Amino acid sequence: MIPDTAELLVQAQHLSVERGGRTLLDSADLAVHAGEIVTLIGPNGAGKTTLVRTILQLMQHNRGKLYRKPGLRIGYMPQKLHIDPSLPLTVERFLTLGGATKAQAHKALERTGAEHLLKQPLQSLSGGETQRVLLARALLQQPELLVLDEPVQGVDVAGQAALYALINELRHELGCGVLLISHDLHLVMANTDTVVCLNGHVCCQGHPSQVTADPAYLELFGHRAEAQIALYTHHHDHAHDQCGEIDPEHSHHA
Ligand SMILES: Nc1ncnc2c1ncn2[C@@H]1O[C@H](COP(=O)(O)OP(=O)(O)OP(=O)(O)O)[C@@H](O)[C@H]1O
Repeated sequence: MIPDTAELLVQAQHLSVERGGRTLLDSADLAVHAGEIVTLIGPNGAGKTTLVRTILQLMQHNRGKLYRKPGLRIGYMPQKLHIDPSLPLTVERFLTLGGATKAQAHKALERTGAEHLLKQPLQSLSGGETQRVLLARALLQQPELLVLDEPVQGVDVAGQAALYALINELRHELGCGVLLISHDLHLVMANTDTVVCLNGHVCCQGHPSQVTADPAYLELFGHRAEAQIALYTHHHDHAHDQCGEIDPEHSHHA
């Protein structure tokens, strides 16, 4: 549980993004507090990356409000790394490109369990190794907010669980907020405080146990969602409305 006193790091209110006459994001609301993990889920093309890039101010929104804590330090792990394969680049060189010292690079790699990769060419890394190097690069920012776009892509199943466990540890250790995009509902849910289910607009948001019981979530994720419900089955003494808020009209007490 995130205490009510946790500092607000970023907040989107009714954020809309339009490009070429298309609405990519329709009045989205989202907030991330210090120490909180917020996970964005949604089908391909739902606007997840658009929302993240808008929060990072890499994209301009057309309507709505965006609050960022003044001077907020963000560590961003992008979905893809575009590096010229012909460019000889070791992991150490890659991590020091932004001005970090070798000692800082080494320490960050150590924290993500990838110190043995220091002298390796970047291009030779496996999917899981690349993700750990990218996470180390995000840590070099001494982030108050970690933004991770599909952090476990290209990682095998055992590696995915380990990477999510590491992210969870880091948020406790650094006290940072985490905003992550994921398709791995099963793995993410256990370590997430708030799930935001996006499909152009925010369909529902709340604690994983609320969201997995929400009709909008079930509609989007169909049978995959049912497995989640099995995981998060719990007894309600209250009902939720479409947004995952408790609906006093339809609540009852056992
Ligand atoms: N700069 C842009 N100009 C026009 N359309 C864009 C732009 N950026 C994204 N889009 C479109 O907006 C939609 C949402 O894209 P976005 O990358 O945010 O989705 P996503 O939920 O992250 O998808 P995925 O799960 O496939 O990564 C897509 O249809 C995409 O083609």
